[in-house]
Amino acid sequence: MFVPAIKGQGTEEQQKKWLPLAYKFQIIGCYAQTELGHGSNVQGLETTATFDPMTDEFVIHSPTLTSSKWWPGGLGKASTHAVVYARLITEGKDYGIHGFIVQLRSLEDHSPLPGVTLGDIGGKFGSGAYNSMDNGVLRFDHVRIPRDQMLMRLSQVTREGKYVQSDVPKQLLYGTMVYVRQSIVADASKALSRAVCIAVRYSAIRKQFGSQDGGPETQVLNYRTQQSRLFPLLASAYAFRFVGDWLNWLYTDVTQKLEVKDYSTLQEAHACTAGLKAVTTSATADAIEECRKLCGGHGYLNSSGLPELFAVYVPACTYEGDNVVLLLQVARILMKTVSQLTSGKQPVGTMAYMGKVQHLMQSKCAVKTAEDWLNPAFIQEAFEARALRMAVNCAQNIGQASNQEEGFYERSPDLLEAAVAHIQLIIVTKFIEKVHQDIPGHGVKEQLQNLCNVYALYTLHKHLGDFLATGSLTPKQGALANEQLGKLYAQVRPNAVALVDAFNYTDHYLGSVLGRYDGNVYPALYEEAWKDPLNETVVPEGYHEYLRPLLKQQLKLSRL
Ligand SMILES: CCCCCCCCCCCCCCC/C=C/C(=O)SCCNC(=O)CCNC(=O)[C@H](O)C(C)(C)COP(=O)(O)OP(=O)(O)OC[C@H]1O[C@@H](n2cnc3c(N)ncnc32)[C@H](O)[C@@H]1OP(=O)(O)O
Ligand SMILES: Cc1cc2nc3c(=O)[nH]c(=O)nc-3n(C[C@H](O)[C@H](O)[C@H](O)COP(=O)(O)OP(=O)(O)OC[C@H]3O[C@@H](n4cnc5c(N)ncnc54)[C@H](O)[C@@H]3O)c2cc1C
Repeated sequence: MFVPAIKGQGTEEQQKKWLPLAYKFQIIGCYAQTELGHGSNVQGLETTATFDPMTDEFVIHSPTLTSSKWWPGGLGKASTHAVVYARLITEGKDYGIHGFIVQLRSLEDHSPLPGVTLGDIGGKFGSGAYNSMDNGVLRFDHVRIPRDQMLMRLSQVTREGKYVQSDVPKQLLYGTMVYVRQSIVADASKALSRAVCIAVRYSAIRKQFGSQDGGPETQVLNYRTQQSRLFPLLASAYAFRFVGDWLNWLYTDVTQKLEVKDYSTLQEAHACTAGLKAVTTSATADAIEECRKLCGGHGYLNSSGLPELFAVYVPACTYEGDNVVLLLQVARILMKTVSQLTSGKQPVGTMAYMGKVQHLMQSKCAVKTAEDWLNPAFIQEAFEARALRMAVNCAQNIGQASNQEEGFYERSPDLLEAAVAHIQLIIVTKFIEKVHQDIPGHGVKEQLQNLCNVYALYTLHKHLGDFLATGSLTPKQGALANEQLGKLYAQVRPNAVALVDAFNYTDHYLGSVLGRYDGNVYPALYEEAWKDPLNETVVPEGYHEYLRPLLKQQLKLSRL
């Protein structure tokens, strides 16, 4: 994040100076924004950067305990430099949060520079690999940096100390976070596909109950409950991959537009990166835990690969923006869009469907049979109607409040659900668009169409309350969707293993005895057990000190 921050907020000159050093690992940088007292509320950060015209320097200082930088990855032990976000103060005025390049450690002996106190913040969730990341704490005691180490692409301070705001939206300060959020969506698909690959392969080899007259027991993958829990996760892995590809395109397109000072899609980029990051990471974190449960007791072994994957993955719901905070950002944009509908301003991009407000507010879903739910047009319209009606309902309720802001906070739980509905519509839309493309490979398109319908109808079934409450569906149509879902699971079943093999993960990368490509699980589980250090001695340490005296004492007592 150190590099994209300099690329996005540094001048050409600053990029020329600092990026080669970072690329060649002549310096190691981190992104020091979050503080002990503030993470979500960036504008509440307390670290100060006060311009001293006498020396043409900024004085970086941590005025309070809560202003200590806290969490930045790489900060504790590895980084020599940081992009530090601090309140810019010049001529006695506070101009809010800006980025500054600050050296933290000597390039000679890695010792902290004068005025810099830093270290690691301690162990994190479980024994997961994230403990290999030195998330750190950092305090400044009046550390001086040259004025040219303020990142000056978006705004400047002159030699005399005058603050100059460039003619660019101040939200570009948040550009690094937008960049990482879009990459996190692709990572959600990777993490989810790893978990699903393990769970599908293991479910194919695990047999439990169901043997007739001594025959083989039933593969758990054949149980409808296993399929109804597992196949939506398989479909989600593909859904998040395709929407992540599209989001990367959107981000690239917005970045190119920014180069020519076209800021027209900045809001769309913010809403989509924030919303998709929130929805895909929440779903993926829950799904990895579900995959553990789908593997029964063996899923709880570290050798299954699932506990580690879960421990490393779950902070994705928090870092790069707490998911609720990000969804409320989406909700704000939805409310703004709804308020503009009466002005005749046509919504664009992923909000364009809201322009069909007249139709969508009164449309009646035309589904009459379970098979009708295989028609993408019916799915698309149902999801559009649900999302729009939830947004309009929120706007109407907020409108009844005496104060817009008060109304927004009062209705924020409903707004959260409306934001999720909007983002799920985007995911469904992009999946439908993907399967409409020419897709190489015999039968591949049909399989992806099945998964697209599984993702859409499962999401509809899970959120049926929204569809019924908004009148977007009737209970009968909801029941038909569920009926079709069951038929789809039967179609996915024969290809389930092939659909996870398609992720093409090596056994090494998967790191799971349950997810081995050869399915040879039991010998692998048994062999793995003996690697446990506890098994280095047949008689456990502590027997003579603790167990033996206890056993002997009990034996004596029993003879009395
Ligand atoms: C084992 C396998 C698993 C693999 C998984 C792991 C893979 C790893 C890869 C990924 C790397 C992950 C590494 C983790 C590193 C983590 C780093 C961090 O966490 S960095 C810190 C992140 N912090 C945040 O995200 C803070 C969140 N808070 C905010 O962004 C802001 O405070 C806020 C947006 C919530 C509020 O900002 P504020 O200035 O108060 O603005 P307003 O809400 O008043 O909005 C004003 C206006 O601005 C618009 N806006 C806001 N943000 C943006 C933006 N980013 N872009 C464009 N526009 C923005 C907003 O819509 C408003 O617009 P308006 O028109 O005025 O209504
Ligand atoms: C593993 C990890 C790595 C990280 N790496 C970095 C890094 O490299 N650099 C960096 O700068 N930071 C980093 N962070 C910090 C991270 O960005 C913040 O923790 C994150 O942005 C959440 O902010 P917070 O901790 O202040 O949460 P809070 O906002 O305090 O969240 C607490 C609760 O308050 C709720 N809440 C907050 N505001 C509102 C609101 N307006 N309305 C409703 N509910 C609200 C939240 O939903 C949540 O339930 C990292 C964090 C983690 C866990």
